[in-house]
Amino acid sequence: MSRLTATYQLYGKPGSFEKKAEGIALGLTIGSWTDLPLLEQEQLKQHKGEVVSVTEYEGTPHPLNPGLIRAEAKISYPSANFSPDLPAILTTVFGKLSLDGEVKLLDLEFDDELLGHFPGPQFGIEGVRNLIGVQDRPLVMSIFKGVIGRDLEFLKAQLRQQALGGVDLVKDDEILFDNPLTPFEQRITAGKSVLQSVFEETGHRTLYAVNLSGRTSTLRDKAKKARELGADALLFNVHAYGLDVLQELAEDKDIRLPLMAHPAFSGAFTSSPTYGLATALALGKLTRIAGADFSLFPSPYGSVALEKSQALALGEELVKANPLKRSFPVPSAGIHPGLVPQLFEDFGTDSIINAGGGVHGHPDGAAGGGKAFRQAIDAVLKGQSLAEAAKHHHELKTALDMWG
Ligand SMILES: CSCCC(=O)C(=O)COP(=O)(O)O
Ligand SMILES: [Mg+2]
Repeated sequence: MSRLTATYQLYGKPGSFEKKAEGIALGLTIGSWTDLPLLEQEQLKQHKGEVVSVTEYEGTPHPLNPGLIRAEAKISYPSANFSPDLPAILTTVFGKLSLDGEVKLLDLEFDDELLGHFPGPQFGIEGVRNLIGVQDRPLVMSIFKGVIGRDLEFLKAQLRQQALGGVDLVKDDEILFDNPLTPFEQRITAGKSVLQSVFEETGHRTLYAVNLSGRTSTLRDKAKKARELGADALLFNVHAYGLDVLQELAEDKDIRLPLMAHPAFSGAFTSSPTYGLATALALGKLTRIAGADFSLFPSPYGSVALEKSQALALGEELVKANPLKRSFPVPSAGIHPGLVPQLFEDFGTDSIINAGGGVHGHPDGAAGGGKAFRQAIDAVLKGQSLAEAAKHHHELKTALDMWG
């Protein structure tokens, strides 16, 4: 019988956790157990949650209450208790429980039968690489910046500069929504013509991820229209909408565009050390299961930093072997060319180096910023230090002088 296993972080007094875990396992499934007549116990057995393990960690005091220690409890739930969709699953394993004191959901282990109900990425790392035609290095993405209140001409000029720098992808900033100055459909058509003209001039192809925004009921039609107009990819603020909305987009055969999950809003339910979901689960495993081809997350070194072990665990969830395609890890925020060797070391070749300020803030403009990133990547691939490469590349030297 298919089961789903949840791992919870709990705080409490040593020796108190078995009872607490048993209460969760029963409370989230059949309720009381021993009070039931034997016949009913037999009938309901297949729906009962089971405590798989409880591990206490001595020497891990609660951040504010040193009398309490940390423990992890694994509880398995029969898949027969829920329909195979994320709203039902999350409500089962962490519905009311998420409101019931300091409990954090660290992980969910899906067996292959349950995983088979989810689409995962439709393109994945290999599919996106094939669209871009780059196989052997991290991709480079830049972000439109300062475009709110600006018109289409401003956007086109900024896109052109970014593409001239040799970046592989440009994405909308997540705070740019459909608006009269730069409407969604016109961003797509204008973006296409700019990128085509840069391709004709330079032979370099850049893809543009446009922000799919608006009311949930409009998203499917907007996404289909985007495809008809020749959009390359869709940026999506998945955690503001909910993972099931991403899944709907990924499963729609008439949309079939790479989906880029932005982490906006996720800090509201991942950042606390004692409440919410682990970042690796929310932005890693579940975002991949629901169908993101790319997942953006705060890098461990930038301006909105995520603790390093969490960022690495998140990256691993996106690429580890399972029946689903792999999603691109996109560690982001405060990224500049001097961080490229560290990004390589931490996230490997199958990742995306993504920067806004680190591209546009370059003294030679966005084109110079993009070039500096590409030069830094080439240096790492050649086994050269950035300082050595900067002797031969003016844009990289300028970036290192500026950001270190
Ligand atoms: C917090 S990860 C999202 C990255 C992002 O959307 C962004 O705008 C980063 O911009 P930056 O100038 O910090 O590269
Ligand atoms: Mg942004």
